[in-house]
Amino acid sequence: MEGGSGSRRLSLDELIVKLYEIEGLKFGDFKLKSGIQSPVYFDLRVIISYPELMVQVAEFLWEAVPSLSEANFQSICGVPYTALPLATIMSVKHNIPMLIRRKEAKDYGTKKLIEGQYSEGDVCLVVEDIVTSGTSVQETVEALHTVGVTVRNAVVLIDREQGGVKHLKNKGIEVHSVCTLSQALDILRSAGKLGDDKVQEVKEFLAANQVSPADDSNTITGDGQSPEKKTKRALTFGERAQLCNNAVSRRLFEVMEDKQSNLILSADITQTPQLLQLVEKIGPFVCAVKTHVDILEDFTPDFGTRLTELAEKHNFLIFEDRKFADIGHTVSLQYEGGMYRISDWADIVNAHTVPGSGVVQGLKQVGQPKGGACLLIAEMSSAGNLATSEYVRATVEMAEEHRDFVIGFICQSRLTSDPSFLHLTPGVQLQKGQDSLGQQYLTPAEVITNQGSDIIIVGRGIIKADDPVAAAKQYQEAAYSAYLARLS
Ligand SMILES: O=c1ccn([C@@H]2O[C@H](COP(=O)(O)O)[C@@H](O)[C@H]2O)c(=O)[nH]1
Repeated sequence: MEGGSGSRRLSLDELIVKLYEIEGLKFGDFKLKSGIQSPVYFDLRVIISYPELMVQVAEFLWEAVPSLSEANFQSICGVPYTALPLATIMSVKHNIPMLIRRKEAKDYGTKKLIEGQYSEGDVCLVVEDIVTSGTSVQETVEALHTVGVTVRNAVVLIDREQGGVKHLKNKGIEVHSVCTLSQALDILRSAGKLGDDKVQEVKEFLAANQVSPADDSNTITGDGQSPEKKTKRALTFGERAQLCNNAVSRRLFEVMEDKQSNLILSADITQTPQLLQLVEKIGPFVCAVKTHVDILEDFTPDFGTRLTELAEKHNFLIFEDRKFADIGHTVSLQYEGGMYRISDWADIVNAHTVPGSGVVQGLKQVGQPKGGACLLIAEMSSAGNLATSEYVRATVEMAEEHRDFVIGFICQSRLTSDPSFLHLTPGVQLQKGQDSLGQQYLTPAEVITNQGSDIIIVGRGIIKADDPVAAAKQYQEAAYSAYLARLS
């Protein structure tokens, strides 16, 4: 059988040796992006310089799907970028249409995340070079889902055996691999390319470095049991406080634990006396109070001082929901100065990420020296909002880059397994529903237990209740018991 351009079809052993020889598989001492020191490193991007080999790899991938008729797919999509040419070869050779996932949605024209033709309900085969945690495959699957295309199967050249295949299986995706890393090690040892010591070292590394899937890595393993029987449980707010380097997030987690409250009151009231009276009554039941200072009709410069006194009395934080969304220089002026002097009294502010990271840098310049912190608005609760999965992902990356100042997200569900990031969700009432202007409501249990958020933000559900104090207690109890349910 020909492997392409007239070359002989390689056996699997020959293929692995060839990948080793072109330095697609490297052994040594490598520092990974995560900071972990690894004895093995893959760089399969190099295969684009070996077209005949690339054709051979594509054929191995094609044959890794055991029953193509059962897999029943209408299209093929490679995880960008290394697997793109592999998917292209498979598509051309077997006449299956291809889809391309854009890493960033275009900022002009159709803004499509997925290029190519598809119909809702189509099934697509995802192609990847290596699976470690499964996150890259999952990101492509999610992008395809946003346009109604389903994925049931993925083919990968090498399974690093670090948990990704299991993680994807839990998400309903069957991963077919051409070769596991252990098999590749054995092949290279038999071919005299690796010694027993190196093979042993890599195998030990793999066993000790299992990657937890994003959804449940926010957990710790119980002590005193055999590894197989060890139980995993979610971290408590108190435990997460210990993991925070930022003083504001640490304090918020501590307040949540101490007061048994993961409720934020959205004090959307236009008169200062009424606002302060409400906060005086509801302060004992919340971990923070959120303001929109620019809706106050009678604002005076002592507003911040008076609210801060209540915050100290009732042990809550102040979050000004200013939603900064301008260039760095402008937001620094808006945060520090003007009439409201927000940075003098708010512990937390928030920002849209659409301007790029300059917005965070501008806010950080002002807020960090004063002990302030920032949340990034990743998703909104309003119907028809334009936050695509790419936008959300880029927002999470921005938070990670500025984790000394960014402490979490305004979002509708958990976005990262990093336990030090807080997830705050507005659009919460005791009944699911919608207001007349597109605000959408989920229940505390849906938001905290099912979607994995940490804190509910409630405005009218409390303010407009006949008895706001009783309502606040009800929301506090509902949100905290939803959190406890997540722990068990
Ligand atoms: O996506 C978002 C972001 C912010 N909000 C704010 O939360 C409160 C919600 O008030 P309700 O009365 O509970 O609807 C409000 O201040 C919004 O500006 C949001 O709703 N959605």
